[in-house]
Amino acid sequence: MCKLKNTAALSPKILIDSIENQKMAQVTPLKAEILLATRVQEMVLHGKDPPQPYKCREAESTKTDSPPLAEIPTIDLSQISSPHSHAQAELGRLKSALCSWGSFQAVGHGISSSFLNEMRQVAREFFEQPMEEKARYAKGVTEMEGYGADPVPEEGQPLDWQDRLFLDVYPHDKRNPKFWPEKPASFRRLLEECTEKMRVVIEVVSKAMANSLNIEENCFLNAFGERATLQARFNYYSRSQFPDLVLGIKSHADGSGYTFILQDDVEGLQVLKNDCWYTVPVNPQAILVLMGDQMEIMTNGIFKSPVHRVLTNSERERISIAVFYTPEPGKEIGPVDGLVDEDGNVLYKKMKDYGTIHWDYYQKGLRAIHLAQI
Ligand SMILES: O=C(O)CCC(=O)C(=O)O
Ligand SMILES: [Fe+2]
Repeated sequence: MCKLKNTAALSPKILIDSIENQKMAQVTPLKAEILLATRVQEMVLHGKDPPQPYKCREAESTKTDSPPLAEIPTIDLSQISSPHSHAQAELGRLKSALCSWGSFQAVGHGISSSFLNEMRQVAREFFEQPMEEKARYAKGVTEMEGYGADPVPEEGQPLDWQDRLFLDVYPHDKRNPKFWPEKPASFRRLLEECTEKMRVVIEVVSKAMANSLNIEENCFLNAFGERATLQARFNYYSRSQFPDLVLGIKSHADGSGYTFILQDDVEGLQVLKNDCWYTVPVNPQAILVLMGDQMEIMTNGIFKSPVHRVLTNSERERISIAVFYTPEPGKEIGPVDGLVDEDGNVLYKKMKDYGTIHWDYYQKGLRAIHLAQI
């Protein structure tokens, strides 16, 4: 069965990456700031091996049989919103998925497969453009929004084998048009449309989750607030000749309320469950819905925010689009009414701007959820 050498990610207080890995990263000859000025895609194009800070895994510990597939349930959202008797059964499956995997594959979400394909295609076309074109949207090393790599992490933390474009997409006044690509020509229109479509899905999913817990249907929508944010992250994972040594994204749980992930047809995303990494199967019609820490807090720990990571491979690059749905800035969140039992058992505190705290910890390779636990 699955033997996981590094179980640190299970404990919120412990470093996600092993001590050995950090030691490796500390002997780096080049600072991360300098390394991050060159994109992973460029390194691959020029046949460069990953510099030390990208090597965050121990080859020996990763040479196992191919990891098992995650049996994450597929939930038909169109069944849930229909008046038929299937709805109750589907709600039961939804609850069970979120209590065990913290995630489900949403189908029947109302977004056509052709639109999902267009989104994947435009993401691919963006990254396949010459570096000069993408550099028009480049971010500074400490900034979040824009094209490039995540902000420089804490000294000694590994770097991700990926390039990404990160954009604030909702509310509209949060948008920063200077980071919105003009090429491919359809990029802005598609992202605009995608945002509107995702907002519809958010309403359906948020209500379904509340109904599955027998609590007031709008309670999550209200808890997130009218100015809850949507941020889109286009991930491009280049091929790697050293898939056993690098990670596309290091182990983490999302700081969002919850996250939508559109995968392409290349596997790579893994979730951690019972000490074991499971590969999330690809399903071109499905949108993967993954709980973030803030839904774990709001459900008083009933829904789980799963630790996940992305592997790379030597044969094909991989693309994904993650859309993070996060409570309105400055809004206090905590376990919602109806999920605190009669004895008043509250496991999580009320918190504001958890996302910011989460990010500070993420940059150190730590989880922040323990700060919300009583
Ligand atoms: O690429 C993926 O499938 C997951 C990406 C992810 O975990 C993230 O962007 O937070
Ligand atoms: Fe994530």
